[in-house]
Amino acid sequence: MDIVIINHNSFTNLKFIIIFQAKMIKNPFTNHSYVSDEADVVAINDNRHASLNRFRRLTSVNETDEKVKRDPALALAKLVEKTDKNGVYVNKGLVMEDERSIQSTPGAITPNNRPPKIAVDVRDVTFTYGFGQKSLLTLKKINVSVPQGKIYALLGSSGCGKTTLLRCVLGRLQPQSGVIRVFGQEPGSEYSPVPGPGVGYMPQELALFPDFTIKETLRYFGQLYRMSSKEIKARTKFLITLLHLPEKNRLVSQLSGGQQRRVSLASALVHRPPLLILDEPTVGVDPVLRKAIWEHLDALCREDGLTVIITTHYIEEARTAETVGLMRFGRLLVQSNPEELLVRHGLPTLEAVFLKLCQLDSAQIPESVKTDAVRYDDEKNNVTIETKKDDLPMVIVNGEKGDIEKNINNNEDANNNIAKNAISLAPNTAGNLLIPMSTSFKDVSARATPSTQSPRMSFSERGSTGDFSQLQNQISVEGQRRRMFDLNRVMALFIKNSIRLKRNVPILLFYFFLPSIQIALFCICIGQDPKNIPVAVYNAEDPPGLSAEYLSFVNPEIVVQVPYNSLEEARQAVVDGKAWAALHFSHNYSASLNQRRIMAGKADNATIESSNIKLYLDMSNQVIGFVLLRTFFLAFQSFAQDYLSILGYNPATVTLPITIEKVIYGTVNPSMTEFMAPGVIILIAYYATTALTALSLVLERKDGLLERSLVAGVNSFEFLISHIMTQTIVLTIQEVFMLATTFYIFKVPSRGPMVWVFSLTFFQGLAGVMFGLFISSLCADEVSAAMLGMGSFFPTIMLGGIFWPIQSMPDWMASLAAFLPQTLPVESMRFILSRGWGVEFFEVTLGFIATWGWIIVYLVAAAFIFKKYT
Ligand SMILES: Nc1ncnc2c1ncn2[C@@H]1O[C@H](COP(=O)(O)OP(=O)(O)OP(=O)(O)O)[C@@H](O)[C@H]1O
Repeated sequence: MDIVIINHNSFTNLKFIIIFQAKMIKNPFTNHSYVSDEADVVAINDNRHASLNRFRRLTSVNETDEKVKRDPALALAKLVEKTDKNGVYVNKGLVMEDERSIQSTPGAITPNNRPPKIAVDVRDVTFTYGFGQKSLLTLKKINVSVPQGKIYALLGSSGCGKTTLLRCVLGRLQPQSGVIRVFGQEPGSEYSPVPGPGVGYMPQELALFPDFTIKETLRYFGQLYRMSSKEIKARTKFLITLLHLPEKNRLVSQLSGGQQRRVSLASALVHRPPLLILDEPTVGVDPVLRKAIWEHLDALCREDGLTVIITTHYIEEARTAETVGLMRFGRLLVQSNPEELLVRHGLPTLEAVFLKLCQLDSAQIPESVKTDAVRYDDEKNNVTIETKKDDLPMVIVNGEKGDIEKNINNNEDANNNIAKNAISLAPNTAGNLLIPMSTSFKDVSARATPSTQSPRMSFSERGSTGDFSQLQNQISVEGQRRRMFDLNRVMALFIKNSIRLKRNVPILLFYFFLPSIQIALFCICIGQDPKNIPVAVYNAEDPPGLSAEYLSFVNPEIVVQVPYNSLEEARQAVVDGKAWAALHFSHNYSASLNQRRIMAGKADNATIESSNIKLYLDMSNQVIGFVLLRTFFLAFQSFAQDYLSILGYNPATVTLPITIEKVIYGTVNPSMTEFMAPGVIILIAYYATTALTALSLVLERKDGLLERSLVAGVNSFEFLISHIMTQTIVLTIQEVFMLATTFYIFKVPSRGPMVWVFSLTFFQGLAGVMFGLFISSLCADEVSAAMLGMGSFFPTIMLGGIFWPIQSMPDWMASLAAFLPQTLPVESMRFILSRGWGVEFFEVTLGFIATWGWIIVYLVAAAFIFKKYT
């Protein structure tokens, strides 16, 4: 257990902290060798005697042992005994004691100057990105206290962890260790207003919908905070005037960069949050506007009690803040009032102070991270800073290089004689730091940069993190408790999604008609017989008799007959790719054919040979090859039947001795379109919605819009529900158009009830929406989402039985394929369309079961991953 004793020095009115380790204490006020930078118990010391007395009073409240009352060491030990591990007893007891007994002491804590409540209290927070070897320790035991109603500016070089810290405060990241309290509650906990109406957040990215107007933007955020339309209107009017925004119906995408940032700020302010977190709000903003923003924040703090945490790269503008905290490499080097920092370090600018502190810190930084030198000259203030890295400076103050230590000491000496025993390192009430002066300059830097420690305030210095119930009542959270599902928020998200869709009419129409266009393309281009296939014909019969008769039966739509003068030429035409086949009739074709008919089984081979039509096929394209074969066979059958009937024979004698009776299902001669249509309908329904859902969500995540909505209190479940709602409407319209195109325009035959066709298609579309949600919860960008979508598309086509029956696959592959989202539904659809079955047939029901199985699997997986990632 460690003890902090705060010593209020009346001479300089500066407040210092001396830190003691309880277990080592013999005489706590005379021996500074007990210094530690850890503290859990707090006592206040105005001067040595007063402090001893107070100690006695404090510890003897219920103390009967006279020995303990007389001996400060025993008293202190008793104090420790009575204190819980957070030092709460002492904190409370001390404040009460102070109020009664130290009012007359200059600089002491009195009811009038009692430390403010701590709105945001960050204690010993450590955060690491990633795991194992790739992990990045980003926050190292950070301690930050933000008093209520004040501005706290968080400064530091790029990548030092500012945004990470803010995201921890917002409850968006969970620290691995340490405690964060915002208005006394852990962010994200059941009763915490953060994330939610307790905070307004302006992220570093713009995080605005470019296709929204200013009015729509503020309405969206207002609705997320459950504000009424009237309130939103009034706030919009007020914020537009306050932040000099353009007319409310202007699109965000048409505003200048500065105007867009002000809209972003307005979005954070719309619900009058008690805490405002601004991540670099002034980047890219002109100096006049920067000043105006700071003045406005200052005014809000004073008038409305707003608490602000702001990060900025413009160090000097942070002078308006009550407290500045300097972060470096994941540690907080110092937090203090800016003016006090300037006085303490005797430097004219905050920038110079921070560069100096960085130099002290850099003594601990390994050479490996240092890069080329740069030079900083502040001629006006006669300060030159040379850096080895942009934030690892050597400072030359007033022309004297390397004179920092002297400068510090002189400054401290001039200010107070206690500085002989202490220089700044541990935080005072405003956050400055003290350690014993006996420590050398090097020791100072060593102490200033403890490997994982940061300046730390005791409870009484931090102020009270106590009762914020009044404030919480002001925040318009119904019932205070965090809700798993809030219909208002879902509706706000749904309206937002709808506006986004509506704003881009061509894209919306494209989405509505995309499946219809695809199915129309399928019906037009796939499954029909090839047409106008050139065939080289060499007819050696002169004059042509039955050969010409036969050729007249060949379907002229399919075959274009091109006459050639020799067999070689005709064959060469095929070899050259000018024809898909060559037909050859012998010079005595008609005579041989008649002879063959008459002789029947007694015809010799020569007769049979010369009565045959010789066909030379190019089978490089099987479909064309088979179509030609079928065409020539059918032509011969028709020709033979015709010829025999002319001769007075029964034409049926030339048909195959198999009679095809009326088919039980389907048609005798079905087209490929009929076979493929069920699969294609299912495939299009599924992937049209997948693409839309996955992309819209991924884009929202990427632009920081999702983060902002989540900070506004939206949870991942509500987010998913709102997208399912929007996509379901789009899906319904898509399905109606697609099925109308399939069955009413292209007349693809359907023998089953349309209700089951529509239901199965709709549910497959829904499964596609869930798959889109699943993809977007997994993928951080459009490229990986597209890759995943494409990656799943091809196995589905190959294994789904869409273009080829699964019965042709090896058994094990067919069993595997049955588990894909489309395989069984495609079969079901085929049964409905070609057999006219309904759900009373188990084979059809199976398709519905598989579809719903996948809907549930994707939804649960998406919700799980989405929650984990968000
Ligand atoms: N999601 C993440 N995964 C892994 N590392 C991250 C992630 N976000 C940030 N980091 C890393 O954590 C460190 C701190 O990042 P952070 O954004 O908090 O810095 P910052 O101080 O806000 O920087 P800047 O001023 O440039 O915005 C950086 O090294 C950064 O690369």
